[in-house]
Amino acid sequence: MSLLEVDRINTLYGDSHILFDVSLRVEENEVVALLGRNGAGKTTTLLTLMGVLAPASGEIRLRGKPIQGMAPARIAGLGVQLVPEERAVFGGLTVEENLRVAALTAKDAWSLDKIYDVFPRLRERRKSSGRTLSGGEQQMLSIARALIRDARIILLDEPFEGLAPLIVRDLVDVTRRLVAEKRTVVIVEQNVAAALSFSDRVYGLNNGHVVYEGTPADLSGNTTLMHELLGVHVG
Ligand SMILES: Nc1ncnc2c1ncn2[C@@H]1O[C@H](COP(=O)(O)OP(=O)(O)OP(=O)(O)O)[C@@H](O)[C@H]1O
Repeated sequence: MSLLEVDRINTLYGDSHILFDVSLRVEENEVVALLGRNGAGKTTTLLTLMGVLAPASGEIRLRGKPIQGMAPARIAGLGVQLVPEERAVFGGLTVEENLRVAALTAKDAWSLDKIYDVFPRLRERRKSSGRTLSGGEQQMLSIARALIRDARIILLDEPFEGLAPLIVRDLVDVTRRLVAEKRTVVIVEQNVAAALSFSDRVYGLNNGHVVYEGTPADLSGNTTLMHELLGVHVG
């Protein structure tokens, strides 16, 4: 049994059929990347995992128990947290206040000290308001808000978007620290090279279908697939 099993889910927006029999599995402490061109259905997959969208059919199992159709708060209570593309940070609150608010309703919240040990940069910035943070720091805070709730599975939607290469490197380090803290990560990312650099396994989505499952090494070596699936030119 895998930690998370997605079994032939179909998700629709009204009449628009977006995900077609999508199946995935995620093992404990793995980093799994979902890659694909714009509109492939990556965000829709994360929203379905989080319960924001209910699949019309198919099953999602967490530790073997079905969770599809549950409300997002209930799924969050089972240890799944979504870090959305738009970064979940309150601009008017300080870093510390942002973290405290996130911890409020958690069953087993981490202490601030423990979070700051994982994110030293946030300790330095703890008195700064969310809106004064750089994009990379906001992303860190957004991830830290998931971790302080003791999330076991963290769903990252395009965490590197709009960030400079050096900042992306810092965030790759942050993701590695999540793995060191025994977390499981599902990441959607357009920055294929960065995503492949720390993923254990990769799924490729195209027009709502899973068209690839494999390792980063296999995918990197497959220039045709990289181009067709991701629009990435290699070599
Ligand atoms: N609220 C919505 N209502 C109707 N259709 C939607 C809605 N949100 C997304 N879609 C459509 O669903 C499809 C998949 O979108 P999704 O956001 O999951 O793609 P993605 O792979 O995450 O791409 P991107 O990188 O552009 O976010 C697209 O065709 C998109 O237009």
